[in-house]
Amino acid sequence: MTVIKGTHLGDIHVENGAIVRIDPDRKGDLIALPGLVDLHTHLREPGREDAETVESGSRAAALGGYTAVCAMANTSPVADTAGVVEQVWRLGREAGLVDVQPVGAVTVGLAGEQLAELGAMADSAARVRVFSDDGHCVSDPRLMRRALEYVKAFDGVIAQHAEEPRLTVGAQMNEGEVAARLGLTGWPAVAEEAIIARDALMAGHVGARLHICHVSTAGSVELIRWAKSKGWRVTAEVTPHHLLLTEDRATGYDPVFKVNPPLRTQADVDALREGLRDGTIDCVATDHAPHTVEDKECEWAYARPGMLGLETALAIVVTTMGPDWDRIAEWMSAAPARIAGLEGHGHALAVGAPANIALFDPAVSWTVDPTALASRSRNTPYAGTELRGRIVATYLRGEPTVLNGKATR
Ligand SMILES: NC(=O)N[C@@H](CC(=O)O)C(=O)O
Ligand SMILES: [Zn+2]
Repeated sequence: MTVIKGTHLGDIHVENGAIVRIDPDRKGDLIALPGLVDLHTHLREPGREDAETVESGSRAAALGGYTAVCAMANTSPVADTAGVVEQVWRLGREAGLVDVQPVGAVTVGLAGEQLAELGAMADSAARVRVFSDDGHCVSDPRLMRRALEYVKAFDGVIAQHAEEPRLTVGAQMNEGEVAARLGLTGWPAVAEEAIIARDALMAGHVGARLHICHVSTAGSVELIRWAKSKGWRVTAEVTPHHLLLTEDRATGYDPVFKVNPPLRTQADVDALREGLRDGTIDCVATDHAPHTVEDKECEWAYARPGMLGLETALAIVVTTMGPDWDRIAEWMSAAPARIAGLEGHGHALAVGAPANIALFDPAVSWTVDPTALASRSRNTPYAGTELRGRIVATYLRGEPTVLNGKATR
């Protein structure tokens, strides 16, 4: 029997991996949330273990309050077979810090030419339900339609990185005035919005589930609102960085702010927050994208896009959306667990629920030191920034993975 003390719900009693009693007479100042679930994590193993491994990424996740992460398929080799997804799943079990749920690639080698064996990945030990070519868009509409039809049979979902590639050739940042001033090729909002409109129509036509990765523009929010009003099965995520940062960060040419889709304008940020608030956007996902110093700390044009997210996500969401704990539990745990079909995650903290718990101290301030993060990479956009609120403990099925702000393994 473990007793988790000092939470805003009261003392939480845990036995055999489940909550057996909550004592509401003993309330404290720590916020107890259901273990967070990330729909969009890049763990880089196999292939780029110099940037992140399943173990280092799992540790970063646990320190961020996560108990489950969906590991994206753009590894090397690509996670496009039952063999690779089972390997990632096994590595996650061995690390034992969070449940690692592999995402399967939609197309062989992410090449966008031929469907991968989605059924074999679904039937594998990894039980894949989310498929994505993330990093690349499934841009061929015929292939996208067939993928939607295929996963409908086992209630899978296609998570689309919405980017019409013919509109983003050579793109370096958001298309607009700032890009023009900096002399960088623009990534127009329409490249994202055109794919969302097309795929929403197709998901409606097929009757299958579509999920939109890292929504970044006001127009995308409008399109998703429209798709939902039609009753189509479309869900969407927004990243913490798109809820906070704008394209102005690019003016110093610091590649830590280079990301796909790019940081946009304040009007986009406002629309994304509003979309999350009114339920158009279902959840927050980190798009944790570790890159080595060699790949990131170079000239803007050569730097890989992507930024770290797992260890700072909750603090950024509290800062941008306010301390609305029930809604944060929905956006960062219940909704992503539902979308990914993850059993045992996303449950409200109540008697009988699995003891997947994140304990957050909203009062403590800390300064982000990239070299002190658990991630193997250091490409956080918040280096030197003071954040308010930090995870003090995380429990996976009753076992602590983080205690006193430190990983237990
Ligand atoms: N977001 C990024 O800028 N990069 C991601 C790929 C992706 O999520 O598109 C990566 O794998 O590095
Ligand atoms: Zn992506």
